[in-house]
Amino acid sequence: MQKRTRNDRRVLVVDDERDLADLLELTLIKMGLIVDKAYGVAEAKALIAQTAYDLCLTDMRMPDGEGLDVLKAIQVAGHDTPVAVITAYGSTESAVAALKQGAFDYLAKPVALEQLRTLVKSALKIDAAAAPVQKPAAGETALLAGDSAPLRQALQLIDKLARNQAPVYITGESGSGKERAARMIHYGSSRASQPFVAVNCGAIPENLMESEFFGYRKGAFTGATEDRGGFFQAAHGGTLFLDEVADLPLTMQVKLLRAIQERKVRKVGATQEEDVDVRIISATHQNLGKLVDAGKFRQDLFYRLNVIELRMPALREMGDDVLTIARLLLQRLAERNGSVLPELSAAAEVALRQYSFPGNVRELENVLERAVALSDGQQIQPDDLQLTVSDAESLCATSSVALTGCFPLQDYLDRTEKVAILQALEQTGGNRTQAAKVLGVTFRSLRYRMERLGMS
Ligand SMILES: Nc1ncnc2c1ncn2[C@@H]1O[C@H](COP(=O)(O)OP(=O)(O)OP(=O)(O)O)[C@@H](O)[C@H]1O
Repeated sequence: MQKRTRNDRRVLVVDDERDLADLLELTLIKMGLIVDKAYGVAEAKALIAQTAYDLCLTDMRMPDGEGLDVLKAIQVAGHDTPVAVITAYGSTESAVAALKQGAFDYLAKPVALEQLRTLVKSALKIDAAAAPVQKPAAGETALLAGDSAPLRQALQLIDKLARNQAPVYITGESGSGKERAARMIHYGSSRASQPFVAVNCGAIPENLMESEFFGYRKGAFTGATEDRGGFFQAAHGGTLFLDEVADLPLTMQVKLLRAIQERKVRKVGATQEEDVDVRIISATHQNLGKLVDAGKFRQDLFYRLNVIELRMPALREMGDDVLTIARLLLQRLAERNGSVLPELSAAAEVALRQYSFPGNVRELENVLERAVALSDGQQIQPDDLQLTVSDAESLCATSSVALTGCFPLQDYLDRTEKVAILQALEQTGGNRTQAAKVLGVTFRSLRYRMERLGMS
């Protein structure tokens, strides 16, 4: 198979509707691309067997198969081709299914040519070199430190997610690195030269939400003295990170869903809608599934946001990573303060390793900042850390049941988790889907936990 030059990029268009295939071909040729057309899945598969394309645009429903079959054929052939699927108007389910299976992006019919051009440029990174590079602030692209199995698993998924456009839903406790993960996805993606806009949904007053998200026209309300864009316009071409998405009021959830589905927004006071091209990454430390059940979060929006779930592990699940991260943070503190790098005494290391860190890495940052101030400047002792007794420790100390070998804490927590999973599996006759329900976690989460605990 031949390697092509930058000016020699080849796109495969797969559509049984010949008029649409011709229109797509024409648009792509105008963009300087070489186009091959296939009018069905079988024809597409034959072409894929011969050529590694730079991009594939495929219709979802064709008489001899589905767009997902084309996607699969490309994956089986081992090609790295980004695939965008074209879905029927309003058919969110099939778009979501395609994204879950690794499609790069989707276009809804009728295909808006401007949207098509944006997608193609993004997939082929056309203009990326010419675009003014928005330099990330220092530390924004810095890695999440650590080498434990759960963190490595998260990093692998982050790497994968950076290579497509699917909406990502990040879960994890407070301070576990959800925003950091979102930044890594953005700065590793083809959108890296465009803005990353982080919004804390819980911090915006309800009456300002619509104008903050979508902007407003001059005169729309008292004080609107000029036209202004909102978060969507600010993130155009880049990524919009919706932190604490569970805090969005229901009225705003409807508007957000519309904006995501239609890829259009309307400024407050405007009559016209405008196209927006943003990748949505959302996060929350709450259980959104439970909020959906309680009627506090819209099922359809949850479904739209939660295309791929990334779970950030809690620090207490990350074993010795707590020490790696602590050393990194101490180094940063020393650089910031222009002081010598203090080391952790062996006893302080044990104390850090045993503490449960309900506030995760953010809590560790605070603990260390305080410890540096309290220490002699050379070595940090357990007392300098001022760690309070964690729930698990007090359970060990006060339980009437003789809990021998409670520590190390991680082992204790792992054992407890394993017992709960085994009980749920026993109760459901080994049915993992049912067991996940019993445990109140998603099937993915259960599978992940079982893998982490070495339960096959
Ligand atoms: N593995 C890690 N290595 C180094 N720093 C980390 C790691 N995980 C988190 N951090 C740091 O911890 C702090 C908290 O992370 P971040 O803000 O991304 O958490 P969060 O989950 O979004 O928190 P919240 O739920 O409160 O919004 C940040 O300063 C981040 O850089």
